[in-house]
Amino acid sequence: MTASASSPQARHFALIPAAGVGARVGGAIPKQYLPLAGKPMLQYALDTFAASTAIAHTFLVVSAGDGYIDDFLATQPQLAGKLTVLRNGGATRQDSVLNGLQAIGAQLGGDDWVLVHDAARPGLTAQLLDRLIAALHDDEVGGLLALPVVDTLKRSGGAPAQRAEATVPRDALWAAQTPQMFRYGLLKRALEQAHAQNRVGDITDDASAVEMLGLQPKLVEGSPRNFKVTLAHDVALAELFLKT
Ligand SMILES: Nc1ccn([C@@H]2O[C@H](COP(=O)(O)OP(=O)(O)OP(=O)(O)O)[C@@H](O)[C@H]2O)c(=O)n1
Ligand SMILES: C[C@](O)(CO)[C@H](O)COP(=O)(O)O
Repeated sequence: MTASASSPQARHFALIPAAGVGARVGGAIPKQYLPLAGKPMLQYALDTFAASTAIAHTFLVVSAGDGYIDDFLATQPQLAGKLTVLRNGGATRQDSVLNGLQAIGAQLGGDDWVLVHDAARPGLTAQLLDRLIAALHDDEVGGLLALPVVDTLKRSGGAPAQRAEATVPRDALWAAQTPQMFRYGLLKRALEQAHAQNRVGDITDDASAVEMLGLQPKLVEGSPRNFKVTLAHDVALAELFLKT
């Protein structure tokens, strides 16, 4: 398929890496299965993508040894036909994303869009999803939801620990969120190249790999409610957002 940047044939697919263990939250089960305001965390993102007419299909990447996914799926009849589960998660988020991309190659064209979204961001709304897709529909590179940094940023030096060495100008800084939306062919190439160059350890999101190709992903304004549940206290905060 050789669609141009604004090709009407290009479809949108969601890819959700959910093969993490949630070590920083520290719960008894992987955080994506924690109940939040009455639903497992993972269900929020899946329902948002399933409800969107812009999304052709969703792929979920879990680890091969995931002991929760089958029970979870049994409670989600609304997702039938809209979701494919890939049981090939990797050691890091980027490994899971690349494993997922490699597994779905037969079903996607190189110009189809892939929206990679953390299972650990249950606050994604239909409005944010639509904003991202609209902002990028004719973009040559792709991009991501992100928020301008508002705090004053301190860089700590070496020893002694927790001493501010300098204040970092925040003017041009954004905090990356997900979804991160790129053409299938470009994103797969970017992650494969990062692996081949042993640079995958340097990247914590999909856009970083695209930046390593010399490209500049577009920053599309996200929302505080789309924050990532990372630490134990984030669980209660997510529940507050999700109840409103
Ligand atoms: N090997 C991994 C690690 C993470 N993820 C996914 O990537 C997203 C963002 O990662 P993060 O918040 O770091 O999740 P965890 O790795 O589970 O958390 P922690 O680092 O605290 O263990 C999550 O949806 C997580 O499930 C993944 O698919 N495969
Ligand atoms: C992809 C991401 O959520 C963007 O903020 C983030 O980089 C994931 O990083 P983490 O190290 O897994 O928290």
